[in-house]
Amino acid sequence: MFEGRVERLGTEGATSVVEISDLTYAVDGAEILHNISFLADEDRIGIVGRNGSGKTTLVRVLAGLIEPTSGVVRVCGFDLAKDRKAAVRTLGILFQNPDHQIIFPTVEEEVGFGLLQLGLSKTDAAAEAHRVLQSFGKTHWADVAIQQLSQGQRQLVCLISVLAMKPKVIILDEPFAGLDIPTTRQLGRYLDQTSATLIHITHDPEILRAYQRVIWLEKGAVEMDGAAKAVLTAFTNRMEQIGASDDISHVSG
Ligand SMILES: Nc1ncnc2c1ncn2[C@@H]1O[C@H](COP(=O)(O)OP(=O)(O)OP(=O)(O)O)[C@@H](O)[C@H]1O
Repeated sequence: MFEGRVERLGTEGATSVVEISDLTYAVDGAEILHNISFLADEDRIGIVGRNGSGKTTLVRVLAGLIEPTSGVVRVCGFDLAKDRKAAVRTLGILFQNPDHQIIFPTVEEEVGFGLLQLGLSKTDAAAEAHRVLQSFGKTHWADVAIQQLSQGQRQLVCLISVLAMKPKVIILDEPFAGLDIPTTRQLGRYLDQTSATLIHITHDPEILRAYQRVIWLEKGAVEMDGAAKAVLTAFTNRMEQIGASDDISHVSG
């Protein structure tokens, strides 16, 4: 259904899809991410970690939505915080809450918006949005008011809008949280078909079982990084151990 194979060339020849070197990120002097470094070329990369471990902050830096305090961050060779044109062409994001992402009142306008950002004319964007909806069997959604759709359907509109732009990399920040099992499976099937690199934050290790690599963040640093099976087993064991204690009752300040 989707073309757009990852073209692993940035501005300076062959490079990794993700390059992070000595990344730190601080807010008001408080360091949230500490000295993170890794290269990634796998097509399916998971990110796990406890609440507050820095997962969303890391992918926001990766997407160029916030600038690192120090270090180098590149996606397909581009510094997306500095090169917003490259960001639009290179990377798509799917957040947990579709309502934080959707801007337009109807489905076709929403799908067409990203295509306009890519430089298509109004007419071409509308025609391409229609074609993409057709490829998903959703032409009957074209003029539907997004408010009428369920959360799962709105999340599918966001996914279709991202896939329509044929990004090389898609960041998924808990997009399945709060969705029922059939909706999760359907969205998962669409994602399985894309040739884009997926970088997927989730609290559900099951979703990442078939991934090639998982990075476990703990308190803003990489705790473990490797094959999904090994990392997810160690992560789940640690989470079970912590869950058997009462560490969420502590209140600081
Ligand atoms: N702009 C900010 N100002 C202050 N603190 C921040 C800011 N952004 C993130 N933090 C803090 O950084 C830490 C990491 O937050 P982040 O949202 O990245 O974690 P997370 O792993 O995605 O958490 P969750 O699983 O709960 O979504 C948290 O303690 C959070 O409160």
